[in-house]
Amino acid sequence: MARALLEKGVRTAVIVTLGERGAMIVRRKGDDETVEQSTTDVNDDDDSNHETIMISEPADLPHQALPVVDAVGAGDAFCGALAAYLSRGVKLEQASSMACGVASMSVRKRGAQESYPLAQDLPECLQLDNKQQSSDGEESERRGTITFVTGNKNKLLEVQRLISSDQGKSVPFDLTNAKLDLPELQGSPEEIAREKCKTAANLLQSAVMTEDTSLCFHALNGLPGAYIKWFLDGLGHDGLNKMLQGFDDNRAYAQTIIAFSPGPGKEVHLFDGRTEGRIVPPRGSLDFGWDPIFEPLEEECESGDIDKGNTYAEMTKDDKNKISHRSKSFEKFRHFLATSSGEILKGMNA
Ligand SMILES: O=c1nc[nH]c2c1ncn2[C@H]1C[C@H](O)[C@@H](COP(=O)(O)OP(=O)(O)OP(=O)(O)O)O1
Ligand SMILES: [Mg+2]
Repeated sequence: MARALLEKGVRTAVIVTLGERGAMIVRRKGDDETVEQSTTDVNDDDDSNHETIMISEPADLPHQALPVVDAVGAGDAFCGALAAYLSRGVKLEQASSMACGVASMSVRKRGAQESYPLAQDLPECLQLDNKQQSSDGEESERRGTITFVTGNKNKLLEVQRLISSDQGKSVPFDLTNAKLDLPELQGSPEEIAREKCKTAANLLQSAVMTEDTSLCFHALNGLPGAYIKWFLDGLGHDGLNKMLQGFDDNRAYAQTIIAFSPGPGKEVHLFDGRTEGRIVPPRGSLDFGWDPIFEPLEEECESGDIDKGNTYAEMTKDDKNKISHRSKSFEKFRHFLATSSGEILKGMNA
């Protein structure tokens, strides 16, 4: 089961809790951190790709002498404590062992929340000392979190798919999502993207990514552009087609501008991606915006090695991602994160 989850694309490791026997970490070989704990036992001969590490609570946990009275809430105690230790820079094996210790304390009191120890009640072996945090918090080990602020679930789904197909090119950042529909000023797509990103960073007081997508008709000098949302809502697919009647050019390009800011008041970085196509009568699934009326040009399809002549809405999600405006801008953003991660992490913490 743990291995199946790893094969499905879990990034770091799968942890299985085993009640009084502690927990088990399963991960791909080669993804290891230094194992320093006497509480761990690595077994890497179960198959060639994975290793299993058995974790137990710290041997000097004073509560081991007390009777177990109630297991309610132990799993939540483990997960909460694990998240807290990891977020403070403790390595996975040690954080898991300490989380087993917190869960072990919780089963020695009745109830769920009431059974969780307060920070001041933790015995020494479950407390963080400063030495441990600073030695584990070196630049090469650090990760940052970026919040993708969007009110559009389809954008989020496509970006999540791009990230999960990105294995091997991973960057030291995790993406979370906040569903906010932010105000969008009038102006060029770049100005709109920049201002929206600044607003998001100020609102959330954190590192954020936003994205703005435009659909630009060549015959109309780039309009509706950034205002496509309002045109689509007001006119529908047929109305957008009718706008081009009387012109002999039905070409259009889709453009995504990703905007990234490491925090409130910090510089905004822009990454754009474009895909050229034609506006056609609607064909395919009606799931996402103007996908049914946008047919990418033959050259675009050739460059992604996918079938020609389909609208975005007739393609699989993976094929769309091979050539889409969104994937092109995301690729530039990913490259920026990979090449400037040290500087960005410093900026995020400054
Ligand atoms: O790949 C796409 N395929 C088809 N339609 C798309 C695509 N990407 C955005 N769209 C639609 C959504 C909205 O009608 C407009 C862009 O407006 P845009 O402001 O960027 O999106 P939004 O307001 O829905 O979400 P957000 O909260 O991120 O601003 O084009
Ligand atoms: Mg919007």
